[in-house]
Amino acid sequence: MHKDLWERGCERLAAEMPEQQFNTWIKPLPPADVSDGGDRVLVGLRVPNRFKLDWIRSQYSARIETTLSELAGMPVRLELSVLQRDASGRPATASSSSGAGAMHLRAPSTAAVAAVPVRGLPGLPDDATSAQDVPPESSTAREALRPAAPAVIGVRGERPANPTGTLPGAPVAQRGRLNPALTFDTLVPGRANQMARTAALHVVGAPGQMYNPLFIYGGVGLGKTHLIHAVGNALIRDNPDARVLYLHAEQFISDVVRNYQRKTFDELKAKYHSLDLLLIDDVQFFAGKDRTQEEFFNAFEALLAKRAHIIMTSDTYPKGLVDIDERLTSRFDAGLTVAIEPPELEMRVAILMKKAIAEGSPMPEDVAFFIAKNVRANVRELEGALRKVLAYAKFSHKDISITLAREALKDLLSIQNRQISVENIQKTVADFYKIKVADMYSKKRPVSIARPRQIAMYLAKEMTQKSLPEIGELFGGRDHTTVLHAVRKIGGERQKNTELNQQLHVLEQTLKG
Ligand SMILES: Nc1ncnc2c1ncn2[C@@H]1O[C@H](COP(=O)(O)OP(=O)(O)OP(=O)(O)O)[C@@H](O)[C@H]1O
Repeated sequence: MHKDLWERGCERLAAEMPEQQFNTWIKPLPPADVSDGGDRVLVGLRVPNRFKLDWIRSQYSARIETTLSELAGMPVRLELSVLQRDASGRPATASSSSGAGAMHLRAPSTAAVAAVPVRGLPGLPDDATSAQDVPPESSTAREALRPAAPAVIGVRGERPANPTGTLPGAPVAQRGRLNPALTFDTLVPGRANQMARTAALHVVGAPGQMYNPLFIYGGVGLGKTHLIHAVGNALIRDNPDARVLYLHAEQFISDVVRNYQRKTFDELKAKYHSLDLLLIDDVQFFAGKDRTQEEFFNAFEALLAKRAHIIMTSDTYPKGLVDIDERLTSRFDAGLTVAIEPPELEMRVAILMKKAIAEGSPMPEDVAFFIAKNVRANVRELEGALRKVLAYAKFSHKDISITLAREALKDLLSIQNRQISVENIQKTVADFYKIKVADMYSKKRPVSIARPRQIAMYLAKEMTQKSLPEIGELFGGRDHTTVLHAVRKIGGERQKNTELNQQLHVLEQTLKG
């Protein structure tokens, strides 16, 4: 009677959850097993690996249970387990009720199944093991790609081919174009990068095994490049013979172009297929480049088959990539996909303070808070602001203080303040939540209106110099305590609610223009 419960639940969740979250966490799951549990419905959901299981359990299980219970008209109990795979790497049909204790790590092309415990890594219990995603047989997968049409291959932009200072084309067994400064030690951990960092540490602990490929996505300047360099550096530290290569997607494209012109594809293959770890940045740049995609697919397939690890970064999740062959994007998603989010205030403060110490000029916490509150876009901009403040202090022979930081960042702050008015905030927030601007001043109280209004009040306080009474006045003559309540409520929720944090980030970016 509840046969299509999971399908209906997915439809509802797709409509209610942010698209990105639904597409990343719920959509890829195989259909759930729905059965009658007497006074309740049992819904068994199989999840590809332990990492995803933990995340879905902590973030989404309550929501899924509530949604399904509403649809079923009776209580639903969700049972999560790790998807077992048979010897061919296909999901096994056997019951998965054995749970996490029975997870196995599979060798790539044999029927052998070995349990490999991964110990002492953050984020997972000490006895955790994980199922390995194994690619389908190479020939099948290769056939699935479009035939290799002789394509005109373009190289986009003039992004430095060698951002880390080592010579392009240097033997990869050296430092693999890795920037030694980008390590786990210099990467400040926080909620925003917690999952990605934990997954990356797992790769260092068990390369070629879990979460392969690892796909890390997020906006500009949030630390994706830093994180993958950190993996490469850690791996080389642990195993100096490891063949590790970091490169930006455009460098791969250039390599394909060069080898295409010289007809030296064997060299290309020899270079990439022999690696132990391939770190490739910004794979969205492969868009529309068929030949590059095919070569990358070949390298990808060869590396996974020999249990080398691949870590990719992108500005969006795999299914969100445009003009990249679906067969390739579905392979990108076959290991683990994790997001890096914009850092919250405390993390921005920690980053500033750590980087200031690294520059030999420790920064008082109140100054770090002042800068972090005013520079929110991403870590790269935060670094820019820090550099300005440190340089200003040095040249003016003054101590670092809020007054000095305000002076040093005068231009930046005035641009922000000039652009952002309360009216602008009200309009942007109303557009975003699809309510009328007039509702910002109205006395209406339904939550669909009251909440965007509170969000607009919060942004007005955070992004303009207006006082609480002034803001109250601009929101239909409300009392300043109403504004204060909204500011505290939204500010507090933002710390705990990732979805709200993301929405606020989008609004802030939109308002800053
Ligand atoms: N958590 C962090 N702790 C310390 N530094 C960080 C952190 N996140 C980012 N950074 C620093 O911010 C700068 C930008 O980071 P990075 O280049 O890794 O971003 P990205 O996400 O790869 O951006 P893009 O998509 O533009 O390439 C780098 O200098 C990096 O070291």
